Amino acid sequence: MSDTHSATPILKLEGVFTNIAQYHILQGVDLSVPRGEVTMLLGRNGVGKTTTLRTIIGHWRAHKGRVLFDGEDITKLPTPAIARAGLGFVPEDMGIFGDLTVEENMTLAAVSGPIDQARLQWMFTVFPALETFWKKDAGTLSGGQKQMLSIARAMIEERALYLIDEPTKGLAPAIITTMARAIKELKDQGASILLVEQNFAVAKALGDSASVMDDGRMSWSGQMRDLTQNADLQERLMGLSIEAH
Ligand SMILES: Nc1ncnc2c1ncn2[C@@H]1O[C@H](COP(=O)(O)OP(=O)(O)OP(=O)(O)O)[C@@H](O)[C@H]1O
Repeated sequence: MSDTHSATPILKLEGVFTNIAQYHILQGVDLSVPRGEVTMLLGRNGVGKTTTLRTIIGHWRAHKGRVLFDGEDITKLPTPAIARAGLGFVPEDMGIFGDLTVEENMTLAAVSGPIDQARLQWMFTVFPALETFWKKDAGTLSGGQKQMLSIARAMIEERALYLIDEPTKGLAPAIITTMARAIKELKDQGASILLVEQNFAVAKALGDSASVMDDGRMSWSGQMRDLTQNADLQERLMGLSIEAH
């Protein structure tokens, strides 16, 4: 890998505009996700974080601007092609099948073939509950276990970049710790991660860099530590919506 390659961000958004119905939701989003890092996507409720992730993965279409993955323009690719190119997505609503077992949910998530058993064993060390409830219907799991399954489905095949939308939302502290550890392990394996997270303690623990959105565009980008060390900046950028632990 050349120095030039490693310096290229794994993901770049250039002036992305996305409309939902008649609403102009993204209004010129610029975003750079460095390779091998956890990049936090932060901001108040309703500023466009989920829409940004959904535009990257192709659920919504940018009508202006470009999405570059590993230097390739993926703006107009269909979602399955974007996933095959190396992007994993964990939606906020989890996207699991309640009337299928944990095993069936995982099997369906491994789109390129049978589940890699070594990777599955690793997954069980990260999320032991999945092994315990392997034969149970996903619909009977607790909220935290469902969230673990949702992340495990995205992680079961190796991807260069994972987009993860509010994985700790509504979860108990012990499960939040498990989630944070899983994301850290993904990064340690060399993946890049773009993470939407409202829990500031988690953002602080995991984030290398951060981009803050306001009203459909980026209002600040920089190192996470520069944000954590500056309470005035946090207040100005994110106001009271952030849970400042
Ligand atoms: N399907 C939709 N139809 C109409 N408006 C939508 C739809 N999805 C999102 N929006 C609107 O787009 C704006 C941005 O929503 P988005 O979910 O991207 O924000 P967010 O920053 O992720 O917020 P949150 O933190 O609350 O999840 C909001 O005003 C929202 O109401």
